[in-house]
Amino acid sequence: MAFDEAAIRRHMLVTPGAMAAADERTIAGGTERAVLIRRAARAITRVLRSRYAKQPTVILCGPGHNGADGISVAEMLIEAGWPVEVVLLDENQDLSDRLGVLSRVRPSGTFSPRAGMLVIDALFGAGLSRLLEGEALMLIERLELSQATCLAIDLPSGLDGQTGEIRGAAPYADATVTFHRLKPGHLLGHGPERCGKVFLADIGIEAEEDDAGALHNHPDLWRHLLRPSKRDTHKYEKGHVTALGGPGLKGGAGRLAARAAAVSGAGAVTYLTPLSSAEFAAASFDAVMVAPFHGPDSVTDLTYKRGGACVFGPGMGHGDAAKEALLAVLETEIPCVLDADALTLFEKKPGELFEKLHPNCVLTPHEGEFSRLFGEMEGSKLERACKAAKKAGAVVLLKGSTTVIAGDGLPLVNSNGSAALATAGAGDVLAGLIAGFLAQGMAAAEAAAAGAYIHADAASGQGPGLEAEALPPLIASVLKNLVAPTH
Ligand SMILES: NC(=O)C1=CN([C@@H]2O[C@H](COP(=O)(O)OP(=O)(O)OC[C@H]3O[C@@H](n4cnc5c(N)ncnc54)[C@H](O)[C@@H]3O)[C@@H](O)[C@H]2O)[C@@H](O)CC1
Ligand SMILES: [K+]
Repeated sequence: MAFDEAAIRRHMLVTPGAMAAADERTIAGGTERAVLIRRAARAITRVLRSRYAKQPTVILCGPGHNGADGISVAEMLIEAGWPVEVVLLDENQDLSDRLGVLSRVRPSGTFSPRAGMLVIDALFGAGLSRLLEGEALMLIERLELSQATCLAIDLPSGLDGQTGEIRGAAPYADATVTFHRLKPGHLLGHGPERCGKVFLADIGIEAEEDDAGALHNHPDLWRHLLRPSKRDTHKYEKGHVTALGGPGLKGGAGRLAARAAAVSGAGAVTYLTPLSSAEFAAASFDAVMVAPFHGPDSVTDLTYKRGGACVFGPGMGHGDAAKEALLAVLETEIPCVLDADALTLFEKKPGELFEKLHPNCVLTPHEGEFSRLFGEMEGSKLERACKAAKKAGAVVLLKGSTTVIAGDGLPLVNSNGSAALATAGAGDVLAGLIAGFLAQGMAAAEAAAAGAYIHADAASGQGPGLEAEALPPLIASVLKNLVAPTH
């Protein structure tokens, strides 16, 4: 049960270095660079003319091929009668064969972006290799602080295509046109806020699986794993989830996880909770079964009998019995999701947890839980999640508006999150949903990827009033659409 091979090619994220290599491979295969540049320019011009009215337009052109794209766009717009001016970073650039563009070149000092002006940012793309400084910094800072509308070619200049970090300055583009495949920097760090709407243009680069630095999470990758395999089945065959809840007032979190597991497609869910809270829990559930939690045996007996998967953490508390139960279940290697208290329980001794984790575990920390468990790490969110997964020997799903999922295969970046999900209990729902997919037999990275996307899709368009308890029915309807025969 793995990601769909064809979808991997379509949804891979390509680092700037791999993109440069793919360009060169295509050129070596017989497509001239000038042809690629013209295709890129045509794609940019198409987006531009469908998105903006004719208006004063300044094209900032850098010294590399990103700048060459800009010059080619300038030629096309001039031909279409647009009021275009061109600013060259390298003023000695030879434009003797492009007299039409040469006549529009203006000194960089005159660049004064303002509202009502369109600026095409073609200073640097995939080839950005250091901090902006001098004239380049001056141009981009002016653009960053202005009200001009910016269309970026490939990446907003100054945005690192690998990490999404800003190297000195970067404009807030209204839109970005990139080629072949998205780069990690479009989705990570400052990428989403600086790129605006991202358009992807096919310029005839052949995709090779080795080019992938990561995958952009998409249902095409895992939708086939959601379909029930046969009509004649029964509830336990469809997977059982054991959710461990905690005592007293924190019970809501575990109940949310259990409810999410119940709508995941798993056949049955049992919510284990200390006897003092069991009656209340039983009164608040119908389909989810409730059983008393007395200690590790309550969980291991149930998982031995029912198999499936477990979710630990939401509202579980830091009690010794819960910790012992978690460690005992990890010993059995049954698939598990560890969230919230199941992670913070080990922040003083993370090694104790890492020793017991296995590849069927999914850890779902937010940034705070992540740094408490893994310490401060250097690098982009993608790099940090990958390092953490290696350290833990498990799948790590690092939550945020962009979520990263890392295991021992290609990491995934999930970008359909929205502010609506920044609400109490949303993480508990995600943990339960992933456990539900694990119980149905999905591998850990696939379950985490499906969970992250479906959870975010359920919340999209819901606005600031979304409460976590509203998510399970929304998840059920996202799932219904995903498995509909039209796909
Ligand atoms: N390689 C190709 O054949 C194609 C490239 N394309 C375009 O070309 C871009 C990549 O081209 P390049 O690899 O030439 O890279 P760029 O054009 O992004 O930048 C490289 C140039 O900028 C300089 N540079 C890098 N960082 C700098 C900094 N901070 N300050 C000052 N100068 C800096 C480098 O020394 C080099 O001269 C893509 O983003 C895309 O827009 C497309 O036209 C498709 C074809
Ligand atoms: K650019």
